Amino acid sequence: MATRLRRNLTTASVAGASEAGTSVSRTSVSGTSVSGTSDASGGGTAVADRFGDAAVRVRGLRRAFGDQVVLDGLDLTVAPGEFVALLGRSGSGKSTLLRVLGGFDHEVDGQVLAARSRSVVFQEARLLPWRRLLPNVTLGLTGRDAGERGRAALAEVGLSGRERSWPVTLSGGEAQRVALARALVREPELLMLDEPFGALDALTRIRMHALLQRLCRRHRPAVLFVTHDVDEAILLADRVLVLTAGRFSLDVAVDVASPRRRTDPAFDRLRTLLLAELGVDDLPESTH
Ligand SMILES: Nc1ncnc2c1ncn2[C@@H]1O[C@H](COP(=O)(O)OP(=O)(O)OP(=O)(O)O)[C@@H](O)[C@H]1O
Repeated sequence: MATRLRRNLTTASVAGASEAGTSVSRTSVSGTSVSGTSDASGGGTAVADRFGDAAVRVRGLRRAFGDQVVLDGLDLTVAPGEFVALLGRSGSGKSTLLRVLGGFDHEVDGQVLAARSRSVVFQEARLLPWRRLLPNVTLGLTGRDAGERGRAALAEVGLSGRERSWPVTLSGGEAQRVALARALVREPELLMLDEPFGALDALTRIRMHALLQRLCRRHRPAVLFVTHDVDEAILLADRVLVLTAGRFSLDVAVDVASPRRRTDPAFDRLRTLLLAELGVDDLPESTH
């Protein structure tokens, strides 16, 4: 049975506040690997390095675009190695949150602390078409063993022997495998995935789920996984959050026996709870 957890965390200071230990440190971000860009630093940022025991620690995060408040005093803590799925209606601010945590959006108020090393995987693999697979994976890596690490990462995602292939020769699923290899070769403490399997067919998706689970067991990053697919969230995550009106309206531990099966009554109960929270429980059965 899924346990419903509602956290009552104290909202910390806003950016620029002077209270020791809680204000946002405006350091630059480095170590974020996104679509072949190994360094996301630049300008001031509201993302500071890892704080305490958490891979992510956010308090009172607010992000508005003009009059539209997208994130409205949001709190979030993610433990090292924890796999957290983020659900929310379209436009609820899931990608905005990942952009802030990745260090790509600095126009925020609140306390935002994230692991120093973090990688992001998007729905599109975003490989550099003029580079072969190995240099795509090792882009930005330093050290004499970069090539070796890149080859090992490609082997881990089942693409051994494809090091010299060009991105254009890959299927969608293979390209996402390379994106995962590129993200994990840096051994990030925090791995963020924004609908990474959203463009893949159902069978490829199932294989990617198994691959991601294997990779996470081996590397143990904290994971923030954005998806629209409730079943995917329940299959993969330790915990599922629903973003509604700028905050998490539901924070629920996934207590479904492994291997998780959609036919398990506990799976079904959690699906019902999440669909209700997303406001889609009144749709006909066939649309679920
Ligand atoms: N750079 C921007 N300028 C203006 N508005 C923006 C910008 N980025 C995001 N928004 C708005 O913020 C809201 C949240 O967008 P976001 O992409 O984070 O939602 P989402 O939950 O990821 O949506 P989806 O599930 O459809 O991908 C949307 O209304 C969007 O139009």
